Parts: sequence; structure tokens; C-alpha cells
Amino acid sequence: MSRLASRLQARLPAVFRYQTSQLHSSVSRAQRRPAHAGFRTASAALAATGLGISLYFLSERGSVHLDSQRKVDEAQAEDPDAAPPGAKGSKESGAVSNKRGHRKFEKHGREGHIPMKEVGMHDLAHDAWVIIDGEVWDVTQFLKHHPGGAKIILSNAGRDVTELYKPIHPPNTLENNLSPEQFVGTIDPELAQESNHRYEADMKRIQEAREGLPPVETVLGLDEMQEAAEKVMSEKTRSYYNTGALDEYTLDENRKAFNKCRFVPRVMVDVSTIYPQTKIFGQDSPLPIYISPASNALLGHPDGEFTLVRGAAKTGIFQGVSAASSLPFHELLEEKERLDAELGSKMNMGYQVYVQSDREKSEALVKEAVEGGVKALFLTVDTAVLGHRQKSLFRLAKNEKVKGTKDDCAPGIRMGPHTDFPPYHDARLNWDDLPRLKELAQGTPIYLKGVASIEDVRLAKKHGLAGVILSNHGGRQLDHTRTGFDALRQIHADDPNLAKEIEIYVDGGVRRGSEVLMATAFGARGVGLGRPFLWAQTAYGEQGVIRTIRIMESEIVMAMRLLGLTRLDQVGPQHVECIQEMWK
Ligand SMILES: Cc1cc2nc3c(=O)[nH]c(=O)nc-3n(C[C@H](O)[C@H](O)[C@H](O)COP(=O)(O)O)c2cc1C
Repeated sequence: MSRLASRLQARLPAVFRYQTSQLHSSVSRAQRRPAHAGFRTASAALAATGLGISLYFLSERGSVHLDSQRKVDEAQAEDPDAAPPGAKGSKESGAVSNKRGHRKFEKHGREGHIPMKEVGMHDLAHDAWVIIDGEVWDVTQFLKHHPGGAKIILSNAGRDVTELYKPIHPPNTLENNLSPEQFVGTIDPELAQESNHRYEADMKRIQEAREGLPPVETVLGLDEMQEAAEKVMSEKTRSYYNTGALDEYTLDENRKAFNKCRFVPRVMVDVSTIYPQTKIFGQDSPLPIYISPASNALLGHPDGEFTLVRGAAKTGIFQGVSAASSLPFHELLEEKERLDAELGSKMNMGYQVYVQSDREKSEALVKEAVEGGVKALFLTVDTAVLGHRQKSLFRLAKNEKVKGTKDDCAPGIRMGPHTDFPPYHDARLNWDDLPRLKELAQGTPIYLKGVASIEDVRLAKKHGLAGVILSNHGGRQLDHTRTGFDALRQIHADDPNLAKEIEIYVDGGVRRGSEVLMATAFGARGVGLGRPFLWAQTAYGEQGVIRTIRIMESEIVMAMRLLGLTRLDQVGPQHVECIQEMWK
């Protein structure tokens, strides 16, 4: 470890040491990284990684409704740059020495501390400030680029949000998303400490809980992995990972869907040798499962998505990387390349695409993924707008939910069309956009993720896509949507050959190897698991990911033996019977 790293480590309160256990590797990473990478210097990486300071607004949060009866009209909300003349919060210029020393803002920010009262006045769509770790940032322009929507920022604008951001930040989010001009200044350090203390106390509790976890090899099922994860999750993390949309009927149904079916085993078959191998997204896979893209791994574990890349690479499992990952994609690619060289194999990585309103940004990300050699692109199509996860408690200091804005109480009704554009997800996405995506994909197979209807499967086939993933986004989007497994069964019933003409995958609520077999019986090529891998990495990092795969492997192999199967292509609808749907 470098001298600088040791010094920083020694100065940090004990509670940060767990977070900084990766300091050394982060520094080496930063040193290895090309000059264009997020951090220009290792000390910058140190400063940001070590202190855990972040401006990462939770992705996948809250829908956006920016029409305002206050001073902000729709155009301003759409384009927060279009603030009216004389808007509050015009910045004074002046020299500010930044305490972390890795940002040099000579022309911007102000002398002296900014009174909290003044920060509190900047809580509007066209004028939004937040405090992060004692620093005041103007996030007005960032509102429309935030993957989690503007609302979460707006409902916390004018406040100290350190506690909300710190546990989930990617190290270079500030540098990547905000310019020096957006740094406004600092608040009195004593005031900043309060939120830090709460954060520290939570981290200390988590660290102690982590030390008390049973050895990873004693975890026997994914339910036990979830139990272990819940012990070491902050309330915010649990809330983010576990909740679904509205009343969570779909979330609940995802799990219950498999309970409608029973196996019909065959006996007297030699099952001494089993082959659970298959092809997933065109690649050889040891098992018919993959890591479904899920955002914000850093919320659960300080190594974030690295745990998933490492676990997948070391077991040969296909990993779908989320567009809303907490770590920058190029870092995950670098880690993949490092592991490929170390293990002498090629890891199977896919990239999940969110089409943003800022199409240029989306295109750049797709190009980066394709040039980085991903094996598949997953175009998520069930997020025209983010589902409303009403039960999600993004607690701040006290028992506060993420609030609506005052605008949400504005009087008046709208008789015309609702044409709000959510700032991040592009609600205009449609089939006509596929040719451009295909052009960018340069032959990388594209899979539509978030499909429920047989008609959309047929359209995907007609548009020459490689396949579809039947999914309801883990019950986080439209509540009461049918489950992926139910959709699969119905599609199989309506057109048994369709799964032979286009690859069909399924996800949602899968927690047992036997359930994977039920899905393959109805034609699914593979099954995605979302939360189980988030829980696994939260509890045990990379080891948890590997253990989860091993558990699934043993359950799949055992179910195959007990069903009288030696290879996956032998399983079929004759091995499963399901109760009739009540609405049929
Ligand atoms: C916390 C969380 C974050 C997610 N983030 C994404 C995402 O960024 N992109 C995406 O396409 N799907 C995302 N998903 C959906 C998963 O890919 C997957 O469809 C779902 O989790 C499967 O259900 P399961 O969690 O019951 O296994 C997310 C799911 C969860 C629980």
C-alpha cells in the first residue's frame, strides 16, 4: 500500500476501514487505468474511494412529474437550464480550496461557509442544490440526466443528502457527472458532521453484523443467503433491493408462480452422470442460469459489481451488467480482462441497455460495450417510466419516505394528453429504433428484456432479434403484470414451436434449481436471477456469488436426477403439470 494510502487509512475513523479495505486495489486500478479514465491520479482515487463520498442518486427510483404550478413551467422543468432571469441561487465567484484537494475550483464557489438557510432556498426544479459531505453542489442541470429520475433529487433539494448518497456511490460519480462550475461551496463542518455520524453508526453496525455471519459454506439455500444479507444490509439497501411496485402483487406472484406446478418424474433411469450444461445467449454455460442485470451492487457491498464479475468469471456463468451499475462499465470491463488473462478463459458478459432521452449518451454506452467485446446486449423495454415503488423507504435522518414535491399537490386537472418525458428513460422508444441499435451492435445479438406478451415475442422475431427475456423486472414496474413463468407457460400453450424459432429466457422469483427446470421444461433456454445475486454479494462478496451458483448447481443436478434426466434437452412439458389458471 502506498504511503499516501496508509496515511489516509490511519486518519480515517475505524468505521471507514472496512470500506477502505479495497483502497489498495482501487489505487492499483487507478494507476493501471489509461489517462482518460475517471480519476486522473491515484490520489484522487484514494480520496474519493476512501472517504466514500458520493453523488449517486439512486437509480430506478420514483417516476417523474415535473409540471409545476410554482414558478417552474414545463419547459423549465424539461430543461432546467431555462431558469427564469433573476432565479434564486445565482453563484458568487471566489476561490475555494477544496478539502479533498482533488478538485481545483479556482473560479467557482465562494469564500466562507454557506448558511444552511440559504442552501434550503435552492429546492426547485430550476434551482436545486444539495449538500454532500459538507460540500454544496448545484445539481439543477444534472436532474434530467439522473437514472433514478429527478424526483428523488427534487424531494431532497436544499438539504444535506450525505447519508442518502454515501453508501451507494461509485467512486468517481462526482467527477463523471458534475463539472467544477457546479460546485457552490462548503457549509460549516460542524453541521456536516451530524449526517456523517449517523452514517458511521450504521456502517459500524453493519461491520459488526458482517463479522458475526456464519461461514459462507454453511449457507444451504438462497433463502439462507437472503437471511444472511438482511443482517448486513442497511435499511435503505433492504428497501431498495427488496421492494416492488405499488402493492407488490407481482413481486409476490413471481415467487408463487412455480407453486402452481408439480413435477411428474420418470424412474428407472441411469442418472449416475448428469450434464446440466447448455448454451446461454449463444455461449457455452455450465448451467441454465445467469446473473440478471441489477443496479447498485455497491449499496450492498463495498466491492460493488466487481463481486459479480469475479463470481461469474470464476464459475463460467453469464453475467448481464446493468446500465445502472454503481461502478463505471469500463472498470468492470477492465476487471473482466484481468480475470480472462488470469484464468485463461473468456468470461461471458452481456450489457443491459437503457435507452435514455439523451440518445447520444446511450449510443456511446452501447458502442463502449460492443467494442469491449460483450457477448449480448439486453435492451430493457419495460421501463418507459420507472415503476412507483411506494413501499420503498429511502430513509434520511428520521422516518421519512421519499417525499413527493410540493408540486404534486398543485390544484388543477389535465384534460389533454400526458406528454411528460421522463428525463432519463426515453418513453418514445419503439420498434423503429431497432435498426439503429442493430447498426451499433455490429452483430452482437440483441435480446429484449421485459417482454410479457406472445405478440411481442413474435415481433422480436420478425425484427430479427436473437431473443426475448420474459420478465416483469422483478415486480418493480407494473404491478399485476403476469409473471415471466406464467407468460412462458402461456406462450408454450399457444405456440409450442415459438421457443424453437427464437430464444426465450425468463426471470423473476426463481430461487430453487427445481424451478429452473420447470422453466426449461416449457422451452426457456435459461433463467435469470436478480435479487439472489445482490443478496449474495451483499453478505459475502465474491464468495457469496460463487456459493449461490454452487447451490443452484447442486439443486439443478439433484432435480435432474430425481426427474430421471441426464441432459437438459430431455426435459419437457411432460415432466410438469400445472393447475389451470383461475381466469381460464
Ligand atoms: C434492485 C434491483 C435492481 C434492478 N436493476 C435493473 C437494471 O438496472 N436493469 C434491468 O434491466 N433490470 C433490473 N432489475 C431487474 C432484474 O434484472 C430482474 O429482471 C429481476 O430482478 C428478476 O427478479 P428476481 O429479483 O426475483 O430474480 C433490477 C432488479 C432489482 C431487484
